[in-house]
Amino acid sequence: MILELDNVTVTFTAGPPFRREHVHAMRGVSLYVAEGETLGLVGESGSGKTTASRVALGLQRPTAGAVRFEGKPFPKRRRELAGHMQAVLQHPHWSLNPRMRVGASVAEPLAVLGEKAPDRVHEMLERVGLEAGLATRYPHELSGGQRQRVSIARALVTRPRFLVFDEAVSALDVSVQAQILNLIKDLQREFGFSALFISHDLGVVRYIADRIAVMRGGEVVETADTATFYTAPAHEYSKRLLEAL
Ligand SMILES: Nc1ncnc2c1ncn2[C@@H]1O[C@H](COP(=O)(O)OP(=O)(O)OP(=O)(O)O)[C@@H](O)[C@H]1O
Repeated sequence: MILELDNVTVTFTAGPPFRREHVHAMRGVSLYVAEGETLGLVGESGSGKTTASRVALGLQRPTAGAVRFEGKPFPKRRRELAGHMQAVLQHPHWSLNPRMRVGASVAEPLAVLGEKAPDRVHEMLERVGLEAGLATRYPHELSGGQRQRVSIARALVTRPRFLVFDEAVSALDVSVQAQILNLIKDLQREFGFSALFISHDLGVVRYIADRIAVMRGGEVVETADTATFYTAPAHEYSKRLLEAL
């Protein structure tokens, strides 16, 4: 097992003093991502998907419950996870520094590990379908699809075992979405990483995920193989989501 969330609850406290409100972004969520598979996480806005991804990446500590990566509890210092897990987010400008040349952005995760490998950067750019010469460009000089390819190159440069894609194709045109999804599939076959793929778009998730987990109001209401989920969803809420598709 690559990643396991065991009965995870995340509670946020918001509002002014004396009128504090507790928001349960996640309530008793248990999920796993197995070796080499992609788990699709779907649900409406506010259902807790992003909180789940932050917990999976070690960026958000659970209020209760446990998280294990490769069978072991998360290390006390998140730094120790560097290079082993990476994220690709909805907007490339969240993962790419606009003032940094593309090559430097791709090299950064290696630098964090104390490695310098200009060849790896060029090789990675080519692996995601870009010319190595783009390394000297800035993100604003690229198209949306190219920028997302750069984000993927950056995420893969340290050869992580686990990746989170959080609405990674949601901001792209449909034709570009298909190209990026195919790229992710090809790279997964080549590099063998496991993935948590978060999206509100059930069509996209159907194409990429091996299994699906449905979140609603901070809870997972159904987990199923992709084929089963799309042909015979078990939960009423899943049926409604699919009818809307
Ligand atoms: N830092 C925070 N402080 C307070 N409440 C939060 C915080 N982060 C998330 N929440 C609340 O937790 C709930 C789940 O949010 P989350 O962002 O995980 O949902 P989501 O499914 O990813 O939604 P979206 O697709 O809109 O991002 C929401 O009610 C949100 O308002």
